[in-house]
Amino acid sequence: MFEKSSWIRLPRNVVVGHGVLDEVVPVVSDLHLDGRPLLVTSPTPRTVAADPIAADFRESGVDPAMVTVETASFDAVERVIDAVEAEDADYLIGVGGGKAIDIAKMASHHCDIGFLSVPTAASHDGIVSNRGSVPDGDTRHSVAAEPPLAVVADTAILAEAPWRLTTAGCADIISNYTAVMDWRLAHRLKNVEYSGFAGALSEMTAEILVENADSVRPGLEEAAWIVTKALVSSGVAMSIADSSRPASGAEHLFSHQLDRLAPEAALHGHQVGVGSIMTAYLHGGEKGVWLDIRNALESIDAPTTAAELDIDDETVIEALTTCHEIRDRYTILGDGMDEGAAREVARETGVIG
Ligand SMILES: NC(=O)C1=CN([C@@H]2O[C@H](COP(=O)(O)OP(=O)(O)OC[C@H]3O[C@@H](n4cnc5c(N)ncnc54)[C@H](O)[C@@H]3O)[C@@H](O)[C@H]2O)C=CC1
Ligand SMILES: O=C(CO)COP(=O)(O)O
Ligand SMILES: [Zn+2]
Repeated sequence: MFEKSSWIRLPRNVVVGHGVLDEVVPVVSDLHLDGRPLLVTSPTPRTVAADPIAADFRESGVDPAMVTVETASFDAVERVIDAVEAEDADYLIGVGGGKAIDIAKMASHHCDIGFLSVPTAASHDGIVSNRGSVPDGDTRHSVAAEPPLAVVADTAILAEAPWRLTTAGCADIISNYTAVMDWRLAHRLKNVEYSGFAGALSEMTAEILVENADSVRPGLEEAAWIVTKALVSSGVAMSIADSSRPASGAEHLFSHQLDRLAPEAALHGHQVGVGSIMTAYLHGGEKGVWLDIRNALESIDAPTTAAELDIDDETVIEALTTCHEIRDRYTILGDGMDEGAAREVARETGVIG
């Protein structure tokens, strides 16, 4: 008897384009959301987007509340949950980079209230996903979270953000290639549930981005448009899978370990990009996929070496040999890399000197 069932939860409105920040209030009205919003943001995104959104709400007769967060942590999620209660908020709007949006979506899941996603940087593919990513001691959780009811992505703001944030978003997408390789491997070896639709969407998203790499150039608002579309598409793949598997494999474990060993050294997207070069090599160096990934990263000015990440070679080796312990997710790293083998892959791919 067939007994499978699943919920795929996706945003109802995805509004992307020049100047659409002005449309947050109309989007809220279109969703029939009533009451008081709580804006969850961080310092720069507050000035760039959250303050103007709050002014638009006040003009429409709604008094919004605001909370500023700095890090992706369970403490920050708790602070937002407390603010929902204290401010009597009815729904949340995450305004900022990946961390502010993750915190807002996890708090909204806990409080069982709606959430809107307003990215101010095209730096990560958590804009739409129904997952939150939180470091916790030696480990890193991929937490179930509320997918946004709507996304409002203003390409004028995204194009004005520092260019490195956009190249980080591109690298987060390019890393989908190895994330899907790991997912299929885990399916074949460990019978991990695999979704062909989510896997294909994730890979196709990376392919379309790479095909359009010539238009991903600083100063071009079209670049923000192309990258944001890809980030949304990748997030949809995660929501279809109800897992971050389509977009997070061993390259993400490597990045999460770097976050512990060299905090704040480099952006999430840049770290996963470098990780992806090495894990593609492990998946079958002779086929040269790792070179395609490295060339794709180079073509959009994303880092391809430890030095460009501003992380020393020994930290890269430590991360490679220990990151399989970060979480229970089977990948090409299996039960861990030998140190000599780690040095070889890092040297062969040019990641370390
Ligand atoms: N839940 C999910 O599915 C996913 C979650 N993530 C998570 O997202 C985080 C990475 O996201 P990032 O955006 O790279 O980090 P982030 O949120 O720390 O943002 C990076 C920096 O850019 C600043 N920024 C944002 N917009 C700006 C603007 N317009 N102008 C100037 N500065 C601006 C932020 O204030 C911050 O200082 C990680 O914690 C990662 O685990 C990443 C991918 C998927
Ligand atoms: O960053 C992600 C996808 O790009 C997802 O993060 P996790 O590795 O925490 O699931
Ligand atoms: Zn990522």
